Amino acid sequence: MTEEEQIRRAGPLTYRGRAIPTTTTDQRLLDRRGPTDWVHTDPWRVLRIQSEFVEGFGLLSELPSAVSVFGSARIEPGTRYYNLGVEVGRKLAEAGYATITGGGPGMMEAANKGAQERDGRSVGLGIELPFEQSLNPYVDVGMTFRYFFVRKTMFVKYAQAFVVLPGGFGTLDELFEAITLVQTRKVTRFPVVLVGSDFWGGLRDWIEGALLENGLIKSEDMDLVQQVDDPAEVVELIRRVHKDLERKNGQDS
Ligand SMILES: C/C(=C\CNc1ncnc2c1ncn2[C@@H]1O[C@H](COP(=O)(O)O)[C@@H](O)[C@H]1O)CO
Repeated sequence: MTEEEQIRRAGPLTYRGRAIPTTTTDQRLLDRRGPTDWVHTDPWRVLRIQSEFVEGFGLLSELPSAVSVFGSARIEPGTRYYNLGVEVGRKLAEAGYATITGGGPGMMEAANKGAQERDGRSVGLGIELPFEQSLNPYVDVGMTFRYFFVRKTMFVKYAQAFVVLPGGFGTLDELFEAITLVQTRKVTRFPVVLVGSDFWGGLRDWIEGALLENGLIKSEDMDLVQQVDDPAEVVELIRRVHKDLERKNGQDS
């Protein structure tokens, strides 16, 4: 066979004669390191972001009905609020819901603990932080994310409701993002339940006094968030809101 008659196929590619590369694709992949700056560029980050979505969807897509539970990373075990978080996790598990938390310490740990104690699915979606931190020991199914926004997508996509326990800036961020998504109709309405009126009452009053009174929100926006004290009420409320929404959607269609 002459050189011109020779053919090499490489995956979907065909080379003939002098165009045939002198090395194989595998050789070029495995032999060379080359410059490394591209790992710090946005196109490469896009692939990493994509892989987080793929892993997250893969991990969570077959999860049963779930509730995302948010709350402080700083509450210590044995405190009143920690015990409240444990009880919420228990009640969700008893009602058949998986509990999804941020996988960290404090209220996240409490809710995962309660879920695990009642044989519920206990899920932790951790976040890479500047300091070393592993998922809390009560997480049965977990993933640690590099990107906050990818992780937030998972909290919303795989939960039928948000439960918000006492917390700081992180918790407020998660609460207000949820309300904004519903208010702007970027997601189908879902229940958002604040637990602990001693903690949340002041914020509700402020929202009413400052936001509603100044016309910065509409009166119906006040209904986007519900408030309870007893963990047993959390599940009842989630079911009631879902029923109301189903009825309303039925009327609209
Ligand atoms: C500060 C400490 C740990 C931080 N670790 C966290 N791990 C996972 N998720 C976290 C962490 N910190 C914040 N979050 C997310 O925000 C919410 C809690 O924030 P807050 O400011 O404490 O209210 C929580 O729902 C997480 O999703 C101490 O060791």
